[in-house]
Amino acid sequence: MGARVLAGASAAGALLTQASRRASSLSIRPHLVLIRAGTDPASLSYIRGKQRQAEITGLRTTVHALPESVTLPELLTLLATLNADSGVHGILVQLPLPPHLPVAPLHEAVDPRKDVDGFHPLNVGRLWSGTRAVDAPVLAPCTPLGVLALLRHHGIPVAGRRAVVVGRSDIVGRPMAAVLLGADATVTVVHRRSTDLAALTREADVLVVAAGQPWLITADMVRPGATVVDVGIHRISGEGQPVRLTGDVHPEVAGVAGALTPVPGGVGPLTVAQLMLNTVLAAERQVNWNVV
Ligand SMILES: NC(=O)C1=CN([C@@H]2O[C@H](COP(=O)(O)OP(=O)(O)OC[C@H]3O[C@@H](n4cnc5c(N)ncnc54)[C@H](OP(=O)(O)O)[C@@H]3O)[C@@H](O)[C@H]2O)C=CC1
Ligand SMILES: Nc1nc(=O)c2c([nH]1)NC[C@@H]1CN(c3ccc(C(=O)N[C@@H](CCC(=O)O)C(=O)O)cc3)C=[N+]21
Repeated sequence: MGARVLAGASAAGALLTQASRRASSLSIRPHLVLIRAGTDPASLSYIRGKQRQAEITGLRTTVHALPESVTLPELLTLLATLNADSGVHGILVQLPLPPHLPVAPLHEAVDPRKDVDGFHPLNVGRLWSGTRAVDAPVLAPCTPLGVLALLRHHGIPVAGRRAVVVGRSDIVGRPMAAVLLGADATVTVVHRRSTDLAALTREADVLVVAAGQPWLITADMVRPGATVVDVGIHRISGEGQPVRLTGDVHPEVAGVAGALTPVPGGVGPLTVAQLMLNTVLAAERQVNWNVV
């Protein structure tokens, strides 16, 4: 019993200090614009968290809260305005979007220089390109970058080790695989059509779980001593009880794993901190170099 707890707070603090220092050496104050549509309660809470952290870091934020019924042309018009505004350095379209809105055209409509989520195909391509990744920093999705920062902060080696990623979403699983490959891990990506999930996860030295399924990963699915990163977040509300947060990894895994990230207080704070750093990085590129 007793996996090492890989807490996110100190690793996030280190990223935020870096973001803050780099922001203050710019001639402008980096400005992040957050766009949300509809009233998903989790989105509201995440956006509040991002705003709060931005303020502490010395970044400016603006939130565009749009109605559930907003149309694709309306959003594209807003994005075009923000792209053309040199006083805006980062743009984030909060997910999930209302179901009538297609995601890909919106990702493609954000200026790649302002794409702090790393969702634009140009940035996705750069993330997967071995040449680009070493030649220049890339705007890549915040959660995978945050996970790597968390592992580095706690001295967990990745190079040469077997990494297994459960999930292949554009926001976590796929970019996580790219980031781990870039860090010289041997990477396996697992999804719903994979056969024998447990056999695959047991191969992992580093297991990153982003399936969106509460307690999917149980003790029998983890190699003793492995590092387990729990990206999942679920709000559990029992009758008359306060809302509790839990992840994709069953608590019993703490008895088998060598190290485990908590939920909350693990990956989540790194995601927010990395967003601040991505915003500063985007601002630096626009102000100092004006390169795409
Ligand atoms: N901590 C943080 O900062 C963040 C946390 N999250 C959380 O992470 C979780 C994942 O988010 P996201 O990637 O957006 O979720 P998605 O639902 O978009 O993707 C889930 C992925 O997991 C796979 N999957 C689901 N069930 C299984 C299973 N039983 N076996 C194998 N693979 C499975 C799916 O496979 P298939 O492709 O075949 O359907 C899919 O690729 C959520 O709980 C979310 O709230 C998300 C973003 C940031
Ligand atoms: N375009 C876009 N980019 C995103 O990066 C993005 C998104 N959409 N949609 C939703 C997911 C989820 N996400 C999280 C942010 C902060 C915490 C976080 O701070 N979590 C705290 C708990 C906070 C709480 O929920 O109370 C923790 O785990 O300790 C978690 C998850 C970013 N996402």
